[in-house]
Amino acid sequence: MTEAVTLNNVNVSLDGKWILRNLTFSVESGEFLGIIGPNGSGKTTLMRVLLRMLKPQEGAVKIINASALGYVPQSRQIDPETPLSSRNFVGLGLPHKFRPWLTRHDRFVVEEAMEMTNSIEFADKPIGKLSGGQRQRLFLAQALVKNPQILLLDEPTSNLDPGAQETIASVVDQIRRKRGITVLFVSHDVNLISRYADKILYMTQDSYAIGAVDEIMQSSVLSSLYGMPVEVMRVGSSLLVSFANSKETAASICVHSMAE
Ligand SMILES: Nc1ncnc2c1ncn2[C@@H]1O[C@H](COP(=O)(O)OP(=O)(O)OP(=O)(O)O)[C@@H](O)[C@H]1O
Repeated sequence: MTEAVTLNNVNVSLDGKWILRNLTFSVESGEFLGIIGPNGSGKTTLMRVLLRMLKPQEGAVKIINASALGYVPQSRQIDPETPLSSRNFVGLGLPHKFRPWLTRHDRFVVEEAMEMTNSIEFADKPIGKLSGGQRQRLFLAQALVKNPQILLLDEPTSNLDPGAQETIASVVDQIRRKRGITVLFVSHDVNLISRYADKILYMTQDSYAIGAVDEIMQSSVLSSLYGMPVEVMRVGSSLLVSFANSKETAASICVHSMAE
């Protein structure tokens, strides 16, 4: 297997504070890596390092083909009056500047990306009139028209309802299987990500662990990551994470995504 992304002893400090310490891991080509962890643990900082927006003070980052990175941001509001159709919005992702006279190949690439993300049905609708989930599928389609080998997604499902979250994650997974794309997907929802990820990178402020979902989602691993007793339970098909030292008993047992 080829390694698509390799980090070796990466250290990043921002404003005099170490955000990433000795981060070492690799992602194989075609693999789906879920990245989870509490607020402020450095997930977005890691994305910025991979996107070359941030240079680590120490360590090496190797990306199989840095020009073939696709990026999907967090869900955000768009002015409802934005006079841009969904199809033209996706076209903005083409490697050259958007022109009204797209070539036949450009149009094919845009249609294909919209089909892969189930966006054809609203192709002619203005982007301001879409739901959050539909909009995120367009951001995904916009990233796909660049024909990426590696797809970075930074909480693309935040603020979406559970059905829309599942759709995004499952569409991403279908695309990576079809195109052999490597996926690095940041999420707060361990249950969502566990259904699709081959491996999980679990980050906390001070440490991290990487491995298969079942290896990482263990009481012993999370207790050592958080530096306090943490219990991981499986209830049906869901993972529940409980922080034993939590001051609020009522909130101490909850689905991990809600604990953040
Ligand atoms: N430009 C910056 N300058 C200084 N500190 C920063 C900067 N960007 C982020 N930080 C700090 O770095 C830490 C990690 O932030 P980051 O956004 O990477 O975390 P995160 O895991 O993505 O969090 P969240 O889940 O809330 O999005 C935080 O303490 C944050 O305040």
